[in-house]
Amino acid sequence: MQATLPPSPVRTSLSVRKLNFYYGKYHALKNIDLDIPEKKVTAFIGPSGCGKSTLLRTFNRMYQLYPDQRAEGEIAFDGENLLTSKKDVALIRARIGMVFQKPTPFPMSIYDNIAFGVRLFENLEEADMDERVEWALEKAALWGEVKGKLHQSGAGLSGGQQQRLCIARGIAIKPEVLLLDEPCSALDPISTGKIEELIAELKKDYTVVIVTHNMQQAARVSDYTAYMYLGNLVEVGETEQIFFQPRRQETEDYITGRFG
Ligand SMILES: Nc1ncnc2c1ncn2[C@@H]1O[C@H](COP(=O)(O)OP(=O)(O)OP(=O)(O)O)[C@@H](O)[C@H]1O
Repeated sequence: MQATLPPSPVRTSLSVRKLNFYYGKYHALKNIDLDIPEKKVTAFIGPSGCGKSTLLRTFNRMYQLYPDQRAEGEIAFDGENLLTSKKDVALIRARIGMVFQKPTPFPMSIYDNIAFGVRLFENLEEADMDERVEWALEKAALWGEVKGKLHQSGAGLSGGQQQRLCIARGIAIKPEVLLLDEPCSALDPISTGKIEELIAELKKDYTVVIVTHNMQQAARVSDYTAYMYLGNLVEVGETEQIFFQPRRQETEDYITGRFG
């Protein structure tokens, strides 16, 4: 008889406890408790305005740019509370990268779009930088399409290519977590398919958290799904369980389209 190893336990990358978030007086996230598993894809779903993007943006302290926005509670990452960490926020964002809804290439060449962020954190020789740029573009499934035009502007790429360039830029600095805020909403179905394939690849090396309006997309790409409503986390679990055997009536109503 062949011995089999027990399944490896899932490790937690980000551990959210009693998280509350305020836009001025508006209470946008209410007592959220959630573990984000390492090297898995976790999707946040829920109706418009339920707080998906707000929750995602707490993970790299994006809200800190706005004086009236405030988070309370704990987001444990690598042994410390991200919300109160005294570390330079740029260092946090280097470990927890983010890709936005609309592709946002920098106004520079494809090569420099990748190299720019790397230069902030590492002092690489030219050959090593070339290698890093190729590696990131390869990982983002874009190398084949751009290798002959690395010194042309990133703005000259198609929307789907620009989004993969932004993902390449994000992974070039070797983060541990990649936050994707509706990364496909501005893309056509073919580009969306490419990004979804890419997400499946990325989870081998990274923890991925994705906000999506598209439930089919959540079902296709994620291992875990969290359903949110009015700033509350209603239910979180393995994607298959959430879609086929939700425990809460509200989740079932949303998944089956009886709500909203
Ligand atoms: N800058 C802001 N100032 C005040 N309120 C805000 C701000 N941004 C978001 N909100 C409010 O916080 C709540 C959560 O918004 P959030 O963008 O996180 O929702 P969402 O689930 O991502 O929505 P969508 O799917 O439409 O993007 C909403 O009620 C929204 O109106």
